Amino acid sequence: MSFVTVRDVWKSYDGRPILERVNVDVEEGEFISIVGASGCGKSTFLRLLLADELPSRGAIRIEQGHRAMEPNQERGVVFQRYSVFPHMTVRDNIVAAESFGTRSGWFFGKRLRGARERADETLARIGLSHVADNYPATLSGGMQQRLAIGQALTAQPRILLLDEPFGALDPGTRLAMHDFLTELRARTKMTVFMVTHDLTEGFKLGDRVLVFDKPRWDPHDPGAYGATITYDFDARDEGIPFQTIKEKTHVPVSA
Ligand SMILES: Nc1ncnc2c1ncn2[C@@H]1O[C@H](COP(=O)(O)OP(=O)(O)OP(=O)(O)O)[C@@H](O)[C@H]1O
Repeated sequence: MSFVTVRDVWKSYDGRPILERVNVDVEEGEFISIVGASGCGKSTFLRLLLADELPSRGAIRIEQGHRAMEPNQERGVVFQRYSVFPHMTVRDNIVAAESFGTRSGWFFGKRLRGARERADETLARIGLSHVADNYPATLSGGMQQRLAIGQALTAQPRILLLDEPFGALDPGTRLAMHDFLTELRARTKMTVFMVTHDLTEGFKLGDRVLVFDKPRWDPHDPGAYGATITYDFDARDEGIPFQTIKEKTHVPVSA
């Protein structure tokens, strides 16, 4: 059985289907890029993986265990809108990401000094050394986003969920963050799900690229049906599709 199994998952809001019949198996350590039209439910799928919300139908299981029912520290997340601790300095934000996974929740003495040194190495990698003692409110949006990515990668969760993590960054910084993420992945067995609007980025970083789309489409009622995974590309083989899951069909108005 796979590390993450998604079985016949549906999600509706106020009776409107957003996702329908989503099925996928993911092995530990795989990097899954997710692409699809705006509003088709990609972020919703990430929230279901995080167990921030529960499916309306179907189940998501992590490591043959129980259904994913609530968020826990095994699952780290970087969403589009950065979420750093405003009352902590930039360096302490990184230290916090490492220490929150421990029993005491915060480091003291020698461990704190060690964690600060590691935090400074991370800040150098993400280009934030010069603002280590500043508070997040003094940083630009792109810098806050880099800090949030640095935090998530420092915590080294088993499953990392990234929702357009590099969208706010300039092209040079984006490439530097790609390298940082790729190196970290090589060192850990992190399983990554990343939503992106950039296909090149999806194929460059991902082992697989999942496409979300609506296989059933009613032109008179675009919200009548939900989206599902319509393609599952093997990005390790230069993007040759190995699986076409659903053909798109136009549903007659009377159906
Ligand atoms: N809590 C909610 N309550 C009601 N509707 C919601 C809720 N969350 C999401 N939706 C709706 O579900 C649909 C899918 O949203 P979602 O953010 O998952 O799409 P997306 O593919 O990530 O979009 P984008 O690429 O623009 O970020 C949207 O129509 C959105 O309005």
